[in-house]
Amino acid sequence: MTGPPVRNSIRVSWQRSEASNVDIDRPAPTYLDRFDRETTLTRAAGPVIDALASELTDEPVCIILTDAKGVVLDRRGGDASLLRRLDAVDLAPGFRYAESEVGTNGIGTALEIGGPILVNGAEHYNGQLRVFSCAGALITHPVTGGLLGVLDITTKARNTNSVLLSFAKLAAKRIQERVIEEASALDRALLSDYYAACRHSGGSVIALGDEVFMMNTHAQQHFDAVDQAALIDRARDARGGPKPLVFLTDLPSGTVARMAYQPTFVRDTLAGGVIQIKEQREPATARAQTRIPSIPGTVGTSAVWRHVSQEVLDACTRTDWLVAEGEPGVGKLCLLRAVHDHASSSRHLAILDPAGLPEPDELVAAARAELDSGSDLIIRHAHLLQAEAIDGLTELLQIVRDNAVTDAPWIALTVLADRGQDSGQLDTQLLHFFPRTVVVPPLRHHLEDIPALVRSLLCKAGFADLTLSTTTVNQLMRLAWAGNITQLRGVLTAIARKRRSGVVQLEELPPECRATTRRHLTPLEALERDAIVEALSNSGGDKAAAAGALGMSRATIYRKIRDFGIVT
Ligand SMILES: Nc1ncnc2c1ncn2[C@@H]1O[C@H](COP(=O)(O)OP(=O)(O)OP(=O)(O)O)[C@@H](O)[C@H]1O
Repeated sequence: MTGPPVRNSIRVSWQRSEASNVDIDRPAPTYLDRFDRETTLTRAAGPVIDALASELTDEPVCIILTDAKGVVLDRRGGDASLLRRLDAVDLAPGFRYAESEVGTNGIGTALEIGGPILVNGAEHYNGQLRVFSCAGALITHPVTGGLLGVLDITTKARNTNSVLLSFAKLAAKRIQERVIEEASALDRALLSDYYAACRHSGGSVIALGDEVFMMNTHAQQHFDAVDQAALIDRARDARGGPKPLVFLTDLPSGTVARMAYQPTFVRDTLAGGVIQIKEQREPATARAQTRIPSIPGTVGTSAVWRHVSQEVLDACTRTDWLVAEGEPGVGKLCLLRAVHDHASSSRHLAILDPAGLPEPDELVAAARAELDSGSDLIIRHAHLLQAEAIDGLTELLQIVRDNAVTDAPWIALTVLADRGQDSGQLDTQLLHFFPRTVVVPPLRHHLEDIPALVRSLLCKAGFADLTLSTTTVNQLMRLAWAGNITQLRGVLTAIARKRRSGVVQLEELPPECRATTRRHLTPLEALERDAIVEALSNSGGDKAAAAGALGMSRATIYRKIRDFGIVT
């Protein structure tokens, strides 16, 4: 028995699905627990899909919004039975419905062919999706033409209707109209800040919005293409931050750029940010001083690390009270302590931590006792201070500041860069006593220090006879290190638990270091990645054998190796 002829576009899509090794029985879309929910697209689409959803409540029709990669951002409408079925195939927020992951479908195939498509029941590649019909229409930026996402209307296959596609196209068009209304207000604000910065600085300026990127002629002429790429990379890192920020960047040419980021807001909506770039030039004498490889007790010869060390050293030498801000594990305490030992070794340094002294009275009393006895003081993790402790310390610091004429103590705090919404009292009350803040850079901004850090951390941990092969160190220098130097120390400890001397090879790295994906993995994904790396190690890199050991199809293991960026 032969069925109706298959449309050409569908047949070609099946071939693509097959070439991508899509599982024909069970859709296995990747889940991303972190994706941008506040974008031009979501802001513009919100009211449009709200209005449609209110008309479709309890109807067997669902409206699905995805980003340009097919990751479901929102799902509305639909009756209980349809929603249950969609959940069963993971057609839900956070899952990526790309054609290469789940085969022919209204979302992924529309993205693949670059146009609208209605995929009816049996036209789906994957068996479990054949109960649905999906109409996907692309949403593009009306000005830039860039792809923003897909508006998909899904229903059960038996309810399919060619009107679904017109409906999806109409909704996509309405979203595009709203994009332009919204974008023009945000982009106008960003453009105006960008022009103001260009006029004011007379130097290099970059502006980044959701859809907009601008770099002035000065930057284009002043930096070569490789340095420009590094500047754009760092600018992207800063984009999205709600607060102004100044940071230093090592450029591949050896230049150090000082980047000052200023966010642009339209009411409460962040339109993007403008970054003014200056080459960091220091007088020859200052440069000579910073040529010291690093402050004893810390490791790091990159320009970024030397600069931050120098800033802390300047503050400590002048007894300027200081805040060291940064991500977890970047070495804030290590740097403050080492600089203090280096600059004023005669004074005792007390270190207090609200995590170890949970009672606010206790912490304030301990701080008072230390300062009374003539010690300098670091309060680490100051973002954890409770309201009463902040009040007590405010009072104490006021007294110390008013009374200390000579021999004033040096006081420093360490705080998390991203300390959330609750840090108002800390920022307005306590930080006010600290005239200087230095940002201790994340490890991914000075990866070149990794070889020296590895040697130092291994020696400190008592494993001076253990070294890492060049390939292994190179692999460590390709990772994102969300947990920074603390994470690196943890990795080295894990290695040293298995071998205490000799040369560590790439295969001996823990699974988390064998994958180069920069996206954040869910705990389940991390377990899966580790299991695959383990199975590959056990099978000597034989993917088919590893797939067999894990009870996984070969197609799935290939896809997962690619997706997790596992180095085989
Ligand atoms: N430059 C460095 N050289 C050598 N070791 C370092 C360096 N920076 C950090 N470390 C080591 O890394 C670990 C984390 O450093 P530290 O505790 O100073 O980080 P932190 O930023 O204060 O962390 P958190 O805020 O998470 O408490 C420590 O074991 C420290 O000795």
